[in-house]
Amino acid sequence: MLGADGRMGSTSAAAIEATDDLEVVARVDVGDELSAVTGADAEVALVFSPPDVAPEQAEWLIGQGVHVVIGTSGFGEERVERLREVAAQHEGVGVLVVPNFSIGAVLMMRFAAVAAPFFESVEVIEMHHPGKVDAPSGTAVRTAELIAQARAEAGSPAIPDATTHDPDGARGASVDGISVHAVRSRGYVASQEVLLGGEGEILALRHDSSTRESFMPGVVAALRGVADRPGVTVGLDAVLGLDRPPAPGPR
Ligand SMILES: NC(=O)C1=CN([C@@H]2O[C@H](COP(=O)(O)OP(=O)(O)OC[C@H]3O[C@@H](n4cnc5c(N)ncnc54)[C@H](OP(=O)(O)O)[C@@H]3O)[C@@H](O)[C@H]2O)C=CC1
Ligand SMILES: O=C(O)C1=N[C@H](C(=O)O)C[C@H](O)C1
Repeated sequence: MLGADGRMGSTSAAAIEATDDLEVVARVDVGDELSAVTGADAEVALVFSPPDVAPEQAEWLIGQGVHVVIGTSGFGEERVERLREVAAQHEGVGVLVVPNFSIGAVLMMRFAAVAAPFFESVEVIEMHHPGKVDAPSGTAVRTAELIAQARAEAGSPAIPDATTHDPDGARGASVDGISVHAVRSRGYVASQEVLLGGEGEILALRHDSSTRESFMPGVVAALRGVADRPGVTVGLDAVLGLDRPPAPGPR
């Protein structure tokens, strides 16, 4: 466990200890040696250390043959590509990069990508607790990447926007051409809304995590599944079976 004393580290440790098949064998926080992980013969490292240190730590662990589940935000396409290069040199090591462990958030991202080509306009608004150090959130970045990819594959036209004067960045960050807005306020844990606009209609896809327990089923599933997936996998979809066609349901 990296970032063991933090908000996600401590909540995850409790969830892991509550299972019958997983146990925390090493806890690494600021100032601790990473070699505690290999010293304890950990099979999997769960990374919740801050975004400025997590990439280097993850690469070192892959090099040691440890499977890695990365929960830390900020692993965009460039960092993931670097992980792929490192993992390619260490056959059999599984790396899961999970922008959001909550099942609802995973589905919200998927629904947003499905809906995006059907609307002229799409924007992402994320809301988080004021203790979060990075903006926009990793979930928002991943959502924007998936939306942009879906629109590119569908041949969607550019999103209409007449703005020519925005000296203070009020239109938000542009991630792959999708506007992303970040709110930091007491009262939130992690929320996101994807607004999709067409002529005379708005579809709002909203997800709220009100406690960190919402991430725990995903954390446990990722820890159980990572060793079966050599190489780098982004997102929890494959672990949850969302990459398979749906089973027939009630009609
Ligand atoms: N994928 C997901 O579903 C989720 C991802 N996250 C992401 O997880 C990350 C952590 O979030 P959160 O737990 O809220 O953050 P916290 O700040 O609460 O926890 C991070 C912990 O890491 C410690 N730390 C600092 N440097 C190191 C180091 N070199 N090695 C190991 N640990 C170190 C910090 O210590 P100190 O405070 O003393 O610096 C702190 O205890 C963020 O990137 C966040 O976005 C969060 C929630 C869900
Ligand atoms: O810092 C957080 O709290 C969260 N970080 C992740 C992110 O950046 O998307 C996941 C979730 O939104 C909570």
